[in-house]
Amino acid sequence: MKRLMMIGFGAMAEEVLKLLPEGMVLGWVVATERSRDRIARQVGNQVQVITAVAACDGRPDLVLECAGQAGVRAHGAAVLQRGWDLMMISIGALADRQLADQLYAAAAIGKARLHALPGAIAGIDGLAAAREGGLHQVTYTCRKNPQSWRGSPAESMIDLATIKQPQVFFEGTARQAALTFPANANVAATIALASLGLDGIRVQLVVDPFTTTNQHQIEAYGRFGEMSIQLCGKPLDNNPKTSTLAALSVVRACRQSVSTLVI
Ligand SMILES: NC(=O)C1=CN([C@@H]2O[C@H](COP(=O)(O)OP(=O)(O)OC[C@H]3O[C@@H](n4cnc5c(N)ncnc54)[C@H](OP(=O)(O)O)[C@@H]3O)[C@@H](O)[C@H]2O)C=CC1
Ligand SMILES: O=C([O-])CC(=O)C(=O)O
Repeated sequence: MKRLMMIGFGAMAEEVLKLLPEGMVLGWVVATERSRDRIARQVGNQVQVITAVAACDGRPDLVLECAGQAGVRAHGAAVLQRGWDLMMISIGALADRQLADQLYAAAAIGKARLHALPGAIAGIDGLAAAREGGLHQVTYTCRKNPQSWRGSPAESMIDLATIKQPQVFFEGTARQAALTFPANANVAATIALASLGLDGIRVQLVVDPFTTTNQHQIEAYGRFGEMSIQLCGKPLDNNPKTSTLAALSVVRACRQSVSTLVI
């Protein structure tokens, strides 16, 4: 039986736990101090709930981060230094150059690897393959309803309460998007890292009062040809900022770790 460590235990982690594949159990949760007791009650006494990786009483087979950029900053290096691979969902954390350098240095010390999960978008496999032949241009547009932008800096850029028509409220690089919208622009960072880099793709963020889904659109051109991907993802019930597919991408990582055929 493989034992999983989860860093963070919010809406996404709860969804992942419901769908954990056979052959894997939750062994550890790395939580914030404020949520520790609540999570301990939720997951039961077979699971060790800790606030620092150093307190872990064993060796996890898989470490998954579902904690946001703050969780990556707090615990990422400690995981990698121990020689444990880290599966990351908060890819936007890598837009912070200092943090990225710290993680790569820790990975070098531990001879561990960082895995960027595709999250809420599809097509990362094709995009990363296309990069090998040379890409000319990649653009990404993210469109969500006003509710999904609440609690983000969008609130100070646009009046979410009165919006009547779709409106672009941010245009810039993936790095700028990920640093400004840490809970909403991980997909931008993932697409960038799989293609032309964090400063090499154009990102548009749109608020759309008519959409009920989190929409992600990639346009890519290169020696391979052209790619256009549109994904309309249903948000999680417990967090409208997060698409259900992002949680399912974490479940897929768990399945890949227990399956003979990795797909
Ligand atoms: N790649 C992708 O496609 C996507 C990535 N994401 C990323 O996934 C993250 C999780 O999403 P979701 O579950 O919906 O978010 P939630 O806000 O529901 O949950 C985040 C959890 O992480 C915990 N946390 C925060 N800081 C730390 C820390 N330092 N140590 C341990 N735990 C911590 C929070 O604890 P507390 O409640 O105590 O603060 C909370 O339990 C998002 O923040 C985002 O970065 C989201 C959507 C798509
Ligand atoms: O879940 C989504 O739709 C995407 C998201 O929040 C992100 O890119 O961080």
